[in-house]
Amino acid sequence: MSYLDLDDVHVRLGDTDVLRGVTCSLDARTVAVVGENGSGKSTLARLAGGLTRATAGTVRVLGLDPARDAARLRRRVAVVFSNPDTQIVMPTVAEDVAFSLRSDKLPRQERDRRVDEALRRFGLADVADRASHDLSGGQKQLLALCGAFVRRPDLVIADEPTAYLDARNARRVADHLFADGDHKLLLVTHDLALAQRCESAVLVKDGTIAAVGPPAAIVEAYEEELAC
Ligand SMILES: Nc1ncnc2c1ncn2[C@@H]1O[C@H](COP(=O)(O)OP(=O)(O)OP(=O)(O)O)[C@@H](O)[C@H]1O
Repeated sequence: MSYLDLDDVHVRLGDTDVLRGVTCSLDARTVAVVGENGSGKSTLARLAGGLTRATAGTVRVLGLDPARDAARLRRRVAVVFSNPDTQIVMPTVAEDVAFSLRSDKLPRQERDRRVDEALRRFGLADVADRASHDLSGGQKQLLALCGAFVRRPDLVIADEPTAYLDARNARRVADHLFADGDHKLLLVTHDLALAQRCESAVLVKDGTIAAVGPPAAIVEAYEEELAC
C-alpha cells in the first residue's frame, strides 16, 4: 500500500508556486528524491512530514490527512534534516533521546530501556552523559537519527542527512537509514550514489515530478539534464 499519495498538489510560499500540480503514489520501502537546487525537494519532504501545508490538492501520508490528523501523523513520522543543531534540544545526549519519547507517556523504566537500546544501536552509549552540543558533527547527526528512530516511526523523512558529514560518518548515517526495519524511508539527497541505494527514485523539476522509477534510470535522466 502506498504511504504517500499526492493528487494535484500545489504549494505556494510567499509569492512563489513551489510545487505545481504534483501527483504521485509512492509505495517502495526506500525512495530517493533528487533534483536541482530550488526544484522543490525539501518542500515535498516537508509536505510529507506535515510541516508544510498544501495550498490545493489532496495529500495522504500513511493514509492520514496532515491537515486533519496532525497529531497522529507526528507520532508515526520522523523528520531528519541536514543540520542536526536545529534538532538537538536537551542538554545531554541521553536526555535529548528521551525527549523524543515525551509524548508517548511510557512508564519510566520502559522509556529508559528504549533510550539505552537506541543509544547502543547508534554507537552513542559511551557519550550518553555528554553535553549534546559538544559532540562532533557526525555524532550530532547520529544523535538526531537516534532521536528519530527511538520513536519507532513508520516513515522516516531525511532531508540531505549526510550533507555536512565526512565519508565515514555519511556511510554510518546511511547504514542506519537503510537498516532493516519496518520503517519506510523518503530520502532527499544530492548524493547520487546514495540515491541509488534506494528501491525507487523521484526526479523533481521546477516544482513538478518529472519522473518516478528505478534509481539508476532516474539518476541517468537527471545527469543528462544537468549536462544540458
Ligand atoms: N518559505 C518560503 N517562502 C518563499 N519561497 C520559498 C520558501 N521556502 C522555499 N521557497 C522557495 O521554493 C523553492 C524550492 O525550495 P526547496 O527548498 O523546496 O528546494 P530544494 O529542491 O530542496 O532545494 P535545495 O536542493 O537547494 O535544498 C526555492 O525557489 C525556494 O527559494
